Amino acid sequence: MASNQSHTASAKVEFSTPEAAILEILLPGYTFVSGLLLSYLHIDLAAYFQYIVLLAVVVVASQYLWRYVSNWFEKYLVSTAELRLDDEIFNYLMYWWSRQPRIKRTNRFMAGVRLNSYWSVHDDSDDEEFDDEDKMSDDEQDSIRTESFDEYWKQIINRDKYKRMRFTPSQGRHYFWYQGRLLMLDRRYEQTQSRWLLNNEKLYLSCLGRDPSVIHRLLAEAQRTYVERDGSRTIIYRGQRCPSSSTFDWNRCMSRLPRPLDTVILDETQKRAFLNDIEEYLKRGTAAWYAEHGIPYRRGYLLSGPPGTGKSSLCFAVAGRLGLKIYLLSLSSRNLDEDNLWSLFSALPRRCILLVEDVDASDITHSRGRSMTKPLDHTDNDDPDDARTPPTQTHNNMPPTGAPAGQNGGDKPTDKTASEGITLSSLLNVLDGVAASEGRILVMTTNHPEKLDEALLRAGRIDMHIEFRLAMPEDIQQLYKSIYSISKSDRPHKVTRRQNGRLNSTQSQTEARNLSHGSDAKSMIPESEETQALNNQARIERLESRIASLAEDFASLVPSGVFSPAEIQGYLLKHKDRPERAIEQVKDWVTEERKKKNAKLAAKLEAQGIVKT
Ligand SMILES: Nc1ncnc2c1ncn2[C@@H]1O[C@H](COP(=O)(O)OP(=O)(O)OP(=O)(O)O)[C@@H](O)[C@H]1O
Repeated sequence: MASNQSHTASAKVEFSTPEAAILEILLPGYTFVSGLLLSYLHIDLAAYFQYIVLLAVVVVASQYLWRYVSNWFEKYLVSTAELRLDDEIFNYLMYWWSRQPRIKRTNRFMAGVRLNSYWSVHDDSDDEEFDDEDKMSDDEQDSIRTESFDEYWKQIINRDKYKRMRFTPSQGRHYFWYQGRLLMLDRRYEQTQSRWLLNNEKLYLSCLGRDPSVIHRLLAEAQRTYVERDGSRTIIYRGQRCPSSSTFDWNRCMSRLPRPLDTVILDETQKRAFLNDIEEYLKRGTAAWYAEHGIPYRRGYLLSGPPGTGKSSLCFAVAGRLGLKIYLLSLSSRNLDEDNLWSLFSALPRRCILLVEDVDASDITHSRGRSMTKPLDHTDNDDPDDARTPPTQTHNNMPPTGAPAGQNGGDKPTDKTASEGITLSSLLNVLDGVAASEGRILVMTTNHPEKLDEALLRAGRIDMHIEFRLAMPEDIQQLYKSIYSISKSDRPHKVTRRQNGRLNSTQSQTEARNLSHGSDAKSMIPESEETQALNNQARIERLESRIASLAEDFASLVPSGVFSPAEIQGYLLKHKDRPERAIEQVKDWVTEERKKKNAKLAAKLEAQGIVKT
C-alpha cells in the first residue's frame, strides 16, 4: 500500500506539468532525459519547451511526410514486380542474375550451390553438370576410357566435390542498369509468424516511371536464358505438397535428355498410332474442332503391361519428341485431397503430358466389388508357350482384355474413399468434370488394367489403350541390336575406339585388324578423307550385319514371352562391351532367372493358399 502511494507520488512529480506530459508523448523518454539533465547538469529543459516542441513536431512531421512522399512516389512514379520464391520465375531471375558479369563486381552477394533457399524448387544444377559430362568430345571420351578406372574415378569424384557455385544478390537493395534504364532489385525475407521463414523470401524488381515494359523485357530475357539452358531436355514436374502449407503445387523436379522414340521397342504400328493420335490432337485447328462439336478438348491414354516393358519409356520418348513437359502425379500421395487435386489440375499448362504412373496402386481406382488379388497375373507368367498375345491397341474405350464390368455397369462410380481423402468420383470429376482442365494429355500406366474401375476407362477418359508385352523374339533381337549397334550420331564419319573394341570382339583377329587399321599393306598408303569415310561406312555396315546375326543367335537362346525388356536389358548391360560373351552366358542366365521366377511364383501361390509345399 505504502509503495503504491510512493509510486503514485513519483509519477505525479514526473508529469508535474502538462508540457512535460505533452513532450513525453511526442518524444518518448523525455521525462527520463530531462530528469538526468536537471540532476547532473542543472539544465532545465522546461525552459526550452517551445523549441523542443517545435523540434519534435518537425521530426514527426518530416517522418510522416517522408513516408507519405515515398509511398506516393512508389505508387505513382515507380513500377514494381513482386516475385515469389515458390514460383519458377524466381529461379529465372536468379539464374539470369548469376550469369551477369556485374555480379562479379558487386561487393554484396549471396553465395551458394543453389539458386534458391526453397528446398522443393529443384534448380537442376546437378543435371547441368551431367550435361557437361555428356558433352565430352569423342576424343575426350576415348582418352577417358583408356585411363584406368581409378584415375577416371578420382577425377569425377574430385569434380563432384566442387559443386558449381552460384552468386546471387544478397538481401537488400541492388541498383543496376538494364537497357539504359536504372532498375532496383530488392531481396527480402518477410517476417511472418510462419516457422518456414525462409519460404517468405521475395524479390521486388522496380524501375522508375509508370511504364513497366523494361521489367517485362528483363523477365522475358531471364526466362529465355533459363529455358534455353534446358535446350531439348524433357522437363519433369511433380505434384508435391508445399512445405509452408497444406496445399499442393507442381514443382520442377528434374530435366532429362530426350529419349529417341526408336529406342523404345514396341510394335511399330502401335507406336505410330500412339504418336499420330497425339499429333492429331495437338495439331492446329483440333481445339477449335472440339469446341465446335461441343466435345471437351482432352485426350487420355492407358499404357498397361507387366513391369519393365517400356510404358514410362514410351511416355518419356513421346514427350521428348514433341517437346512436351511431363507432370507426374501419384494418386497415393499422402494428404492429397479433392481440393488439392483440383488445384493441381487447374494449374496444369495447356499443353503437357499428365503422367499418372501405376494408377492401380491407389485403392480408389480399383474396380468395385472385385477381388483385388488374382491367383495369377501376367507378370508371373513363366511359361514360354503361354506367351502373351501379340500387342493389341484399342481405340475409344475398348476395355482392356479381361477388364471387368463395373457393378452398376454404368458410369456412376461408388465413392471409395482413400484414407487421404480422394474418392474415385473426385478423380473422375477432375479428369473430365465440367470444370476440368482442357488441352492436357493424360497418360496412365498400370501393371493391372483388370483391377481398374470401368468408369475410369470409359471413352473420353481413356481414348486409347496400349498393351505392352513381355519380350518376344523380335523384341529381343532389337534389344540386342540397340545395345551393340553404332549410335546414329556416330555413323557418318567415324568408328570410335570403343566401337572398334566391340568390332574386335566380334571379328576374327585378322579381320578386325584390317577393319580398324587397314591391312598392313594398305596402311602404308595415306587414305584421303573420302576414302576414309567410305571405308568407315563399309566397316559400319559389316559391323551392323555381324551384330544382326549375333542378335538372331541371342534371341534364339532366350525364351519368348518370359522376360521383360528391362530384364533382358539388365542382362545385356552386364556385357555391354562383349556381345559374344552375352551369347555364351545367356543360357546360364536364363536357367538362373527361371529358377528365381519359379521360386517366386511358388511362394506366391503358397501365400494365397493355392498350393501347399
Ligand atoms: N519396350 C522397351 N523398349 C526399350 N527399353 C525398354 C522397354 N521396356 C523396358 N525397357 C527398359 O527397361 C527399363 C524400365 O522401363 P520402363 O520404366 O519404361 O518400364 P515400365 O513398363 O514403365 O515399368 P513399370 O511398370 O515398373 O513402371 C528402362 O531402362 C527401359 O530402357
